[in-house]
Amino acid sequence: MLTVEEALHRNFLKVAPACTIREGRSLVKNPGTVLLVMDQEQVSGVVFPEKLFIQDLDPNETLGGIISGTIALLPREALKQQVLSYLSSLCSHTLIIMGQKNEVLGLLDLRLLYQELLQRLTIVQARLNAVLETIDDAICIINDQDVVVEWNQRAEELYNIPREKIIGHSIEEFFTNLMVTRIVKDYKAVRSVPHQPCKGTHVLINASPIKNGHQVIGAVSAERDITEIVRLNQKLNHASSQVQELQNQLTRIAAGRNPFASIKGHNQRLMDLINMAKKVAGTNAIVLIRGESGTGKELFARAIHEASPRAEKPFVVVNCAAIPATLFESEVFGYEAGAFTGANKRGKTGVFETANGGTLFLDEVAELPLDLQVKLLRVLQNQVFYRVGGSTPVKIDVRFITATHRNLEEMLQKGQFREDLYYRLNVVTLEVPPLRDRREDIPELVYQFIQEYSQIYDKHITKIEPEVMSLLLTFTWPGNVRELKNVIERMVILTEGNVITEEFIPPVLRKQSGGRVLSSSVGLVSVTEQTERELIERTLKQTNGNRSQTARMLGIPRSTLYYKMHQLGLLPKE
Ligand SMILES: Nc1ncnc2c1ncn2[C@@H]1O[C@H](COP(=O)(O)OP(=O)(O)OP(=O)(O)O)[C@@H](O)[C@H]1O
Repeated sequence: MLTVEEALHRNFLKVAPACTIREGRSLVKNPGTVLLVMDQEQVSGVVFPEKLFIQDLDPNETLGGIISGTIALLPREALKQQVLSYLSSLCSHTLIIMGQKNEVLGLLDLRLLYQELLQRLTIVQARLNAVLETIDDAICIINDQDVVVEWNQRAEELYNIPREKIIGHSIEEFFTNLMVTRIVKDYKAVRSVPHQPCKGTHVLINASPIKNGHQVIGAVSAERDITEIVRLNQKLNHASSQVQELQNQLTRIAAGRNPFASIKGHNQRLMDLINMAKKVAGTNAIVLIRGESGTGKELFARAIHEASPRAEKPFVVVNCAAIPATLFESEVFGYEAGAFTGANKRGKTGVFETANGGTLFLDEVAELPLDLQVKLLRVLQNQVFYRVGGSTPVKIDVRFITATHRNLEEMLQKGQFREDLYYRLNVVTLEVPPLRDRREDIPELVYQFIQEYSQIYDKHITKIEPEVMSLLLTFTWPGNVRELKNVIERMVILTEGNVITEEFIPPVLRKQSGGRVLSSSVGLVSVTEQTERELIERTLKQTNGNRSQTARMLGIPRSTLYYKMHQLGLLPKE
């Protein structure tokens, strides 16, 4: 607030009472100068410049006629005080502030004071306007009667209400459900409150009461338009649910695809096996899958499950060799609450129950100890079991697929595998051939794995040097398809260009080949072409040239067979 000192008017000149109007006029060089008439060091009155320049005055007259004598003297202590406290006395006086030695320090005059206050008010208003128009928020200020006193441009834009229309009106004429009016009543500021002042507009509000001392004289609200954010968020939600729907559709489509398509290769034994697996998939028969490690036994088990009516239900894998015998029962059968020391207090669901309704794949089933073999047999026969520590039978509906790389017959003879379980498991047996017995599948598998890993490692590999392919074809593959897959992964990682070259052949393959590499310059595409040609020719031979049957056996539509035969030049010339 303005103090006396700040408002003090110091532009004055002392003149004697004998000073004439002409002399006075010549002394006043600018319109702010006030003449102070002094009679022997006593202030007898003041002359304001506008009075001095009234036209009809006689210039030879003294200042006495236009003097304003209603003055009062104030001690200098008044300087620090608020000027408003002197406002009432100013109505009739010009206050002259006297110094310690009775010298005049300046004067306070109502007229001059109003000018000063007005100027200051204009500056404050200008600053306020600048702030209001600089801020990105919509600002609304109301008084304690809810009448709008400030409304900035952002508010005009946000609500499409011009200032002239709203200022001076009650805000409730324009909005209902208002936050800012509540502030006036509640006296409490709010921060970042989401609000919907009208349909289709979303804002975040900061609002505070305006206080004059303890009295609330209005409220100010700053509203940040978040309509766009809300709209984008709604769009995002919509898009997410669309993505979800598409994902569901994809899953449904994927469910409709051939689950056996992931098993690559066209070796006749493999094809027969796939046909058999397809037939057995629709039943609940126990399947025993035999074959060396890494030949694709789990791949078959999964495909059978996916092609079965249980496809939507869980496919649970238990590696019997990986679970210690002591934990096997609790893992597989689960246990009741408090069944044994150290057990989870709430009990545990075993894999039999987890797989309920679906398929349980017991890998490495021959590794089960004899006592557990008996228990498994019982479950296989009755589909009923008891949890560890439990006395209530638990009924399940599980399809069992088992697998082993062991020679079960030899184990039978040695008494390591129970005969009754052997016959129970041996209902449908699929014998997956090792990779060395189906070398013709190697190019197709190589091509498949290159594609898979190129995608994973973001490479663009399109070729494999024939020397590398010939090594892959001649290697004995003790680890079967898994080993081949690992070798390809390694080569894809190491290859920088788009051709897998000799330098990336793993040492183990080099060793076996004794450094021998074949040479011919064909790319992967031609190797695949050659394999396709051989396959189609061989199958046509088997079916005595029956193309429909050939297409069926190869698992491709007739049109694709024609197309491929045409491309490979296998169609007889017309
Ligand atoms: N015919 C095939 N086509 C494509 N990938 C295959 C094929 N056979 C095996 N694979 C791949 O080789 C790897 C090993 O296969 P899988 O785990 O099914 O073998 P397994 O016989 O069950 O092995 P183990 O006896 O060691 O459990 C997997 O990554 C699998 O996807």
